[in-house]
Amino acid sequence: MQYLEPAPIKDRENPLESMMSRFDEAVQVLGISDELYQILTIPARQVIVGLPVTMDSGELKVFEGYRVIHSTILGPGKGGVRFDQDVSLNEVNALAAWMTWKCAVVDIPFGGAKGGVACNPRQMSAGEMERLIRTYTKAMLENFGPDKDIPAPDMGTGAREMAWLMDEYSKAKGKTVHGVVTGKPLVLGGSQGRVEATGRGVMVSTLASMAKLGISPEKATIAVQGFGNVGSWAASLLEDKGCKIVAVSDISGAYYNDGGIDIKKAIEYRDQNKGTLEGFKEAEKIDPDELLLLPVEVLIPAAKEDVITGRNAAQIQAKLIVEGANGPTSAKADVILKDKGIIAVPDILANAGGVTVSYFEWVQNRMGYKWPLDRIVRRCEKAINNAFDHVYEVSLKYDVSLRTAAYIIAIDKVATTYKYRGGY
Ligand SMILES: NC(=O)C1=CN([C@@H]2O[C@H](COP(=O)(O)OP(=O)(O)OC[C@H]3O[C@@H](n4cnc5c(N)ncnc54)[C@H](OP(=O)(O)O)[C@@H]3O)[C@@H](O)[C@H]2O)C=CC1
Ligand SMILES: O=C(O)CCC(=O)C(=O)O
Repeated sequence: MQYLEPAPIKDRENPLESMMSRFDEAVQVLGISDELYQILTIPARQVIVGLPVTMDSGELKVFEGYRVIHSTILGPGKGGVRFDQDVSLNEVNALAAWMTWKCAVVDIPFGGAKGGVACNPRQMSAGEMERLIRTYTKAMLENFGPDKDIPAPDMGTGAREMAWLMDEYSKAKGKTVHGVVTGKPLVLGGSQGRVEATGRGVMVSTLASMAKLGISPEKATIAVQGFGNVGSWAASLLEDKGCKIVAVSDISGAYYNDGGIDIKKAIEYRDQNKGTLEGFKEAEKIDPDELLLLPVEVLIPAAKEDVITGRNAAQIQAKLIVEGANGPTSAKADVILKDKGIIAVPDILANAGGVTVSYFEWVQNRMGYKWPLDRIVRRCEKAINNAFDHVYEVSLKYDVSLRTAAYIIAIDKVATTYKYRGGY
């Protein structure tokens, strides 16, 4: 088998264009007013800030940070904060719009937002990360707020960063404000089940779509790209359901074992090895691009955007792609996958478990009350299953892909809300 060279970052298909072409496709089926089209095409707010941080070396470095609120028609802005070297305004714009569609698909009362800082967390100490997220929070004080815009973790950030963000915001407001951020540690008002929630949603969507294709979990082989929060939890929960995870990857490379990788062991190894799978001996190291092309039942991209593109889509052998990451499949790739009969469960459905439990966290913060884990798990799984069934029905009704169906549902919800709110 011949494998392609990885696409250089500059050649990536543009995530914003990919998002817009899906939006346009759904709008053609649904039809919306020109005024709403314009409102949804231009983000409601785009904030760009310079973030001066003293590094451990004593040198001052200025990072560029962003927060984009795509829409608040459905409610306050909601979405994660990404720390990654490839972060750009273009990327954050696409990610913020995806949040609008995602919240609408799972029917939670939030609009879409996303933030990011162009930095490399792998090369930063805990102290540098803390200074950076605190500086970012200070720069965003007027944007954030439990009724305005509620951040959460994304690539390169987690509960630790959300704790610093909440603390910095609370100090500035002179009181503890739990509801300004979700994905916090439990002791700071975080929710049971949030850490694994996105992976849980991926697991539920994978099982639901496998059932439609007549694939039983015990017969399924799965490859997972990305072994961070989303990828490792999705793999672990699917392993618990009897699936065989044959390949996983992180930035250090891809690891393959056709007899199945013991995911709990891989997680333990990563956690004891400074967060990386480098040197993991229970599987053979393969070319990272090869992971995407393996002959598996299910492929779960759970790292970043545009990894399945016009360059490699024709060689994908999986029957099903379940998008743990946001925007892993480009619009060009969609066309090729459709011709090959490969089903893609779109990001705005498959990875919506995270924002669903973030919503539960925000509700608990407002109530000043804590829900037990079993209640969160039951409600999260129900929300994703209901959303999956709805998307599936709409895809049959209009004879469109699951992705277009999900956009149709989302845009329809925003359009109906807009019709009642009016006033623009
Ligand atoms: N966290 C959440 O709740 C949600 C996240 N998402 C989306 O899921 C995706 C992953 O997020 P999350 O798991 O939180 O992020 P993490 O930072 O926890 O993990 C990212 C993982 O991807 C790996 N990775 C990065 N680049 C590559 C690459 N080029 N090839 C292979 N692996 C790579 C990282 O490797 P390494 O650790 O070695 O750097 C890491 O294992 C993102 O698209 C995010 O937007 C969507 C919904 C919610
Ligand atoms: O939990 C949240 O609020 C948002 C998570 C997120 O950024 C995403 O779903 O892409």
